[in-house]
Amino acid sequence: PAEEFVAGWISGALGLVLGHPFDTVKLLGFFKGMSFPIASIAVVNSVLFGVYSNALLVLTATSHQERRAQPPSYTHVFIAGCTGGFLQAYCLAPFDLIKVRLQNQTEPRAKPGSRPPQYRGPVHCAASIFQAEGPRGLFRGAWALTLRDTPTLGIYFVTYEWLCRQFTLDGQTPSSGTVLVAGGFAGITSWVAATPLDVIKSRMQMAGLKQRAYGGLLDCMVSSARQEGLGVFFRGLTINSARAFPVNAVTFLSYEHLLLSWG
Ligand SMILES: C[N+](C)(C)CCCC[C@H](N)C(=O)O
Repeated sequence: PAEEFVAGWISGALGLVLGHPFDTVKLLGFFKGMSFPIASIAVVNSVLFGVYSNALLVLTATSHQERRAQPPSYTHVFIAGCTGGFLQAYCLAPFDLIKVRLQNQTEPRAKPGSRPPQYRGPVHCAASIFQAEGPRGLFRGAWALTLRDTPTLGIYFVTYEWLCRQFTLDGQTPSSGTVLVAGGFAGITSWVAATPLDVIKSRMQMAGLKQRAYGGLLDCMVSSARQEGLGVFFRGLTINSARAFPVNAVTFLSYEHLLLSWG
């Protein structure tokens, strides 16, 4: 069951190409070059889908191909999704940190005479963080990221499965249209649930650079809410949802098609 890892790899990269413009708008900066995010999301998506599918194999003793005839319970789907989410969060953490640091340093318009950017690119950013803080520095905010992704990726796969089953006759393979819509809404649902912790995660990743340092996740939540009100937890919700639909529609469509074509 290695093909799920490969299919996850390719489908994650395809989804990302669509999401890139949204990601750039999100923080009002230019995130130049797509090779870094593509390479990283491919690895991370491969871990997510590979672990998810293999966790289901362990839980239900059915392979991907057998699951249309013998659909797993939603509890098993949720547990497998959380397991995939938990493990992918650790792979994602350093890449996500670098992405957030690079996006935040980019001014919408460079003013003449302004200081040159601190990080020259993803590799330089990773090296600088490593030099200044050691390997643990690359995992800044990883705990918040894990809390964000573990339950919300359980929700992601449950939503996907549930929607597929609503529009598909028992035992049949869902149509491409169904997969697109189910994938798109799975992305939206999980991003809506993930947005509050996404805000906190990004702040913790920026801490130690230009924003204040926080005493921990709870401190970051409480002080953000005190200073900016509860609305702070919904910052980016619209753009996250707009991005989530195309990205995850394409991710699921290519994932299902790749596995189908490999038999
Ligand atoms: C769990 N969380 C909502 C954060 C992400 C879920 C979808 C993952 C996908 N690679 C994407 O970027 O949309």
